[in-house]
Amino acid sequence: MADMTTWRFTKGHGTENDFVLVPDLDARLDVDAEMARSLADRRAGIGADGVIRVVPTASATEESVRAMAERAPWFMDYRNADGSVAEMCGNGTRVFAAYLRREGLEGADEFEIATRGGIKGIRIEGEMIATNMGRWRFLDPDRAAADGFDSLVHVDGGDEPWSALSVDLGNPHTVVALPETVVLADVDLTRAPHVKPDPSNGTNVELVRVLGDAHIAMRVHERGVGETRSCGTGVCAAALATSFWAGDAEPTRDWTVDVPGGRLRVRALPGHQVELAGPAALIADGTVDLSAL
Ligand SMILES: N[C@@H](CCC[C@H](N)C(=O)O)C(=O)O
Repeated sequence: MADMTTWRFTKGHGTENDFVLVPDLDARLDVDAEMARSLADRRAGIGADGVIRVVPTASATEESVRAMAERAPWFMDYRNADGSVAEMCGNGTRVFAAYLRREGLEGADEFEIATRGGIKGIRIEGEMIATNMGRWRFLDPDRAAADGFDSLVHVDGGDEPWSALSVDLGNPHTVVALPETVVLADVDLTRAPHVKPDPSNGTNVELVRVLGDAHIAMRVHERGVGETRSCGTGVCAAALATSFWAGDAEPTRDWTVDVPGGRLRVRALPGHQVELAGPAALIADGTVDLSAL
């Protein structure tokens, strides 16, 4: 670390959901919305779907995060590419865990990390990194039970809105069961789909196609980013919604979810919790001149 303008960074991805990790082990850096936007910019910055500051949990500004410090010494301070703060990022947790291990900040195969969405358990399984994402819920369980759906999603160029189900994974998701007549690859996700009722804090939208037994394909439009090649919380939401529509409200087997950037595994855990597992890669290390952003 030369000075306050030259800063180390690492670039990583989980099934091509990519992140700039900014180590701030002494809690000296304020990665605000503007800095996150600049770092994530794919032309004038390093380029990423999200920015992750690696900081001691005890140094977090939010009291609710500092309260996790005893169990989870490292805090994943996450922002989307547009600078907005998100409660959780599933692939981010797995890439963050890979970084903590590589840097020797965590040594065991199992440890816990702090996120704005609470403490998350990490388990390293060879090449796979699994995150216990914690408890999940349908936003409107009564409507889910009655109709299977609670909202409508309309995409650019779409003839009619599609039925969808809202799932909370710490952050908000709206999962669409794609009609048989629609080709997943052909849907235009250039712009954010319109969701009704309008979610007050925005939402991530997942489009799902069933491929086989406990096997789906998914595309996602992420809140604060745009279409990405993977979204870990979205993959969990998609598997949970599809399992529910298939009559298995608490999934009893592993689900395989194919996204444009690869393949992830979703497993139900006791206590209405869900686990996400897949690869995570750290692909480059460098320094960035923060004053030039
Ligand atoms: N890519 C992430 C989700 C990141 C946050 C999301 N865009 C939001 O605003 O909720 C994942 O892997 O879960």
